[in-house]
Amino acid sequence: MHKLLIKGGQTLEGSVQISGAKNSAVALIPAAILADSPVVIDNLPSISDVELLAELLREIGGEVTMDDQQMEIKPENMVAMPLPNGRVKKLRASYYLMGAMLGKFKKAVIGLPGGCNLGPRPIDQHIKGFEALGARVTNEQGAIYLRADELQGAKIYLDVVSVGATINIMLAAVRAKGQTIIENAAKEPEIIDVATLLTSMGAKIKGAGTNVIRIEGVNHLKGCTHSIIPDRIEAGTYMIMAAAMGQRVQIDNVIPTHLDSITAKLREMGTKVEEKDDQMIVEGMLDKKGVDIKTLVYPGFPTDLQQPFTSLLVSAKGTSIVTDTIYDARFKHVDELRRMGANVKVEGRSAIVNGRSPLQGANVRASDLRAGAALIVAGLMAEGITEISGLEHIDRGYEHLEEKLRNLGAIVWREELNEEEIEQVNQS
Ligand SMILES: CC(=O)N[C@H]1[C@@H](OP(=O)(O)OP(=O)(O)OC[C@H]2O[C@@H](n3ccc(=O)[nH]c3=O)[C@H](O)[C@@H]2O)O[C@H](CO)[C@@H](O)[C@@H]1O
Ligand SMILES: C=C(OP(=O)(O)O)C(=O)O
Repeated sequence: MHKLLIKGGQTLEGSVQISGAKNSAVALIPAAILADSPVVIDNLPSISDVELLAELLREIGGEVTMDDQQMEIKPENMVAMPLPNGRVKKLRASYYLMGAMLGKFKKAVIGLPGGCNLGPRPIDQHIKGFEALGARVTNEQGAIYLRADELQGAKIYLDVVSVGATINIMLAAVRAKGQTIIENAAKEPEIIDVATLLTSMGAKIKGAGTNVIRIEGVNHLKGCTHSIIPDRIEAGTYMIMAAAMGQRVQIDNVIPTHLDSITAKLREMGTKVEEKDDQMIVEGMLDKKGVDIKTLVYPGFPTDLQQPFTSLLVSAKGTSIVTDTIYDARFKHVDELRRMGANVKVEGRSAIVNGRSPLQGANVRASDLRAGAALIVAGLMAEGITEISGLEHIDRGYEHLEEKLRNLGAIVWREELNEEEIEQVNQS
């Protein structure tokens, strides 16, 4: 087990290359199950969620090879092996094995997913979708059993706008008979990315990226090559770091329109943000103004950037109110920020940030992936050394983190936890 150490107060300057999107990658890899010949995925981020999914595909008989940023998945020998325990519990996106295996084999047994603990994260809308397509779904001892004689297209209205349910239903519906219509679908760019891969495989999908998706089922899907879109959450995280500590930071390999909500908020704070074709240039400044943030489904402000943005607001003038409308318990970073000297309190679904309290380095723990990002932003701003444990969360979503930060001028390194620290982690 490791911890991340940051010596705060260094200005950031230079450029950083954004990796492929985690939330696309983790859906595209299971989607390859649906093909009957090899799928090649490019621009894949080297993160632990990707490694776990590669292992899960191997468990069901897939041949998976990785070379740098490219993964080749040979699905020919895959079988509907039950996966009730083990790796499926370590990430959220293992739920995509349900849709993909149901589509391909008409049956699946998949343990309930893990992922960031952000309060309740039900999958009732996924199940409602599978049932509408004709599957019988039961929950037995923490695993979801799905079985269908055949899948039949249906009209499905999602009660909650859900990224996972939209993609999962798409994965099953591409192999259903007839037409499926998903209404009140999520519109995130990652959904378009998955629809693009499925279309290259031979699926017939219209409307991905809008709130009504129409899918015409097909009998067979073939292999293809696909390159993943840039990770807008990783890009947004570096934009936030640049706003906090940057002189001039160029963020390469981005789709600027995916970042509109973050750009708008940074500009509202007084930060200079310049957009180029596939680059953002952010110039940090000392005199930042506090702003209010409300997370919403895309194209609104992403909940996945709420936590790091809260850290940035600690350095801004005045009071800022951060409201998370997607998750009611995504504030575990706040206690840790307070340890570092931040004046932040949580009231219901909002964090109230009274800005401009100086931060001091401290020993803090990342309770989830973006809490980790929040603590890194705070560590960069703080005086002295910040030690962050819980790196297993951060490694789920940030490729080559220390290397990228060091290239920008940050002083950051990883150290092994000592026995006493391991004991503390085990007790927490
Ligand atoms: C692997 C992945 O892509 N993870 C992302 C995905 O998670 P995930 O797909 O889990 O998030 P959803 O979009 O499904 O969740 C949105 C909201 O809907 C609720 N809900 C969802 C499904 C359901 O069946 N019932 C239900 O009530 C959730 O509790 C949450 O309050 O989108 C989230 C919202 O942008 C992001 O924070 C995650 O990074
Ligand atoms: C919540 C997140 O991930 P997951 O859904 O995979 O837990 C995230 O990426 O911020």
